[in-house]
Amino acid sequence: MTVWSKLTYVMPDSVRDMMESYELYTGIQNNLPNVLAAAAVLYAVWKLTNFVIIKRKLNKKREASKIQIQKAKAKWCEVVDSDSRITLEEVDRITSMNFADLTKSLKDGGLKVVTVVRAFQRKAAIENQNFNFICMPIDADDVEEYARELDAMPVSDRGSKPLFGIPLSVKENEDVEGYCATLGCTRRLGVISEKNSPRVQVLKDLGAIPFITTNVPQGLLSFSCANPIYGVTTNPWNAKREPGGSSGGEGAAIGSGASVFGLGSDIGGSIRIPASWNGVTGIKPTAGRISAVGRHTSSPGQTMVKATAGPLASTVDGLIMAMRAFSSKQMFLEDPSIPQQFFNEEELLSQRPLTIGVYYTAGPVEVCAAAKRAVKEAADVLASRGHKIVPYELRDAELCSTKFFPAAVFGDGGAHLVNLLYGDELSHDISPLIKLLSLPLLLKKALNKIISFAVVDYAAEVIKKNEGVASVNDWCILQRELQEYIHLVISDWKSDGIDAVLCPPMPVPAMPLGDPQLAKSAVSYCVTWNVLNFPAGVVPVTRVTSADEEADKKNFPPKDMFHRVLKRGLTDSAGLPMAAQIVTLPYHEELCLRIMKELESEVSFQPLQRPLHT
Ligand SMILES: CCCCCCCCCCCCCCCCCC(=O)NCCO
Repeated sequence: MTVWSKLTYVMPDSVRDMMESYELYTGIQNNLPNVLAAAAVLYAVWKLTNFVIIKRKLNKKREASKIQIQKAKAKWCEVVDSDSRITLEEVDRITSMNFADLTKSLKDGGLKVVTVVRAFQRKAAIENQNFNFICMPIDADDVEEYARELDAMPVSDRGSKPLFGIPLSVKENEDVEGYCATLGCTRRLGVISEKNSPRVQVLKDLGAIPFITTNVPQGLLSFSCANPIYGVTTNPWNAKREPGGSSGGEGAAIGSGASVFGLGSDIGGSIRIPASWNGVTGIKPTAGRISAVGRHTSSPGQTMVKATAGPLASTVDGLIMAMRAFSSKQMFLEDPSIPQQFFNEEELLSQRPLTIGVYYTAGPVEVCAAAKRAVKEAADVLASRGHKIVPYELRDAELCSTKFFPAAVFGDGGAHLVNLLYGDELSHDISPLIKLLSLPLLLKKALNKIISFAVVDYAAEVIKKNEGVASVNDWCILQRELQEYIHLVISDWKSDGIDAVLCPPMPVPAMPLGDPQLAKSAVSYCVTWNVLNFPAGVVPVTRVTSADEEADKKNFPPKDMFHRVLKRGLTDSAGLPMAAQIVTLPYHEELCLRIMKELESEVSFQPLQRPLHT
């Protein structure tokens, strides 16, 4: 039976009769291959035309918005930078204060809120010209109004606002009333947030003043920081380097001194990578402890490996303040769907000596000399404070990054991300991924077969996950395996008496611009703790030295194409900041912060100084 006769067999009689009466039946039957080819061509032409129309529409929309955005930013920069009410000396003095001193001076009235806010606005306006971390400045009049309202508050009442007058930068994927959360995607331009996310609202209620939104990579699934709407953000320690991502705008804003306190999010290192690469602190909390309402991601609905919001700050004090705010009565009122776990002050202040497991490398990704030295220095500091440092080996370390993470994040075969970016201009770092995810399943399968011969095993294993999970049953099996794995790791910690783990957050310092897309495997040291859902924070410890660079020239193994990219980026890296990562059991952020604070107080890391007044 031919295909055509099968078709006619299932056709309703009336249709068959009609076709026969027009002599189509025999015509089509005789020319079936040509008819099928013509249908395929028609379908392709229709798809292509549709794509071109959508692309044109999106281009028009983006270009129009870009002009508006640039105009608004230029006006804001001009106004704040020509503000004669604050001198550059004052800007330098205020923006270089540490978080604790700044908070204290604001609360006791030593510094006026309007002065502090103007200082950070002016610093941000100037540094943004160098590193392009701002998406949108928050309306200067609104900021001034809230600052004045706070200044009018009697000093004796300010205790109810722990973040009294602290300027807050906000990653662009958070809802801020009246602004867009585009994630760098044109389709989301013009979608104005109707209210603040619970996190922004609570921080604001507690006295913080949102003053800028900050840049992200397109779609958030990258540790570069570029998109076709807001452009490329660079690293303030070296503008030829990446600031990390996806909270890269936060990293660059805080790293350059234009902000001291910011809000980011993390599903695979997006808080910890920019914090490490810009010499600032950051913590990825346990997903589920912090409200997820009003925060946008590239895989909404995917709950196997969850993204979470979290803070970045110039020092650990800022992170503590943020975590207190996120575990406060106000927060539980804003979002009653999160568990009421109040901030555990006792755990933060405890002096109990701890057992801290340490590792320098895990899985197939090698670590550079400075990254190992940062962890070693951190271990020595913590040992000198009376903690017991023991070697730690994470069981089946590569499972997290080669299996669970990509399988979860691409469980839908990338469908959401592909739809979000359909017809959009793609930024360089996400383009290959989107093109791969857009292929029909059969083609993906064929290509993955070829790739498995062409690239190293662990990468092929990751790339294969672009197919998505085959069935609900497979998804459930994966979820079950992950739950078992998490519980095995927790029992290892318990039986070895481990309170925390110390390890590198990234194998290398800030990479040259454009390199992350060629070495995505670098995220494996962060991804592990997203998959396990353990809180993890980073503290800057040291800077790359020329001795580190020399050592890597000799010893860093260029064992495959990814390692060759990592290695080439180590040239001229001297001076860049290096951090250590601290991890604790789920829902023990307070213990993580305690260790981070101890570490911070002992290391001699100096934040970047970029005085404006010369
Ligand atoms: C042992 C080799 C492992 C390789 C693992 C790599 C997985 C590749 C998957 C694609 C790359 C994803 C980069 C993630 C960057 C950070 C994303 C993030 O946290 N976004 C925040 C969302 O709120």
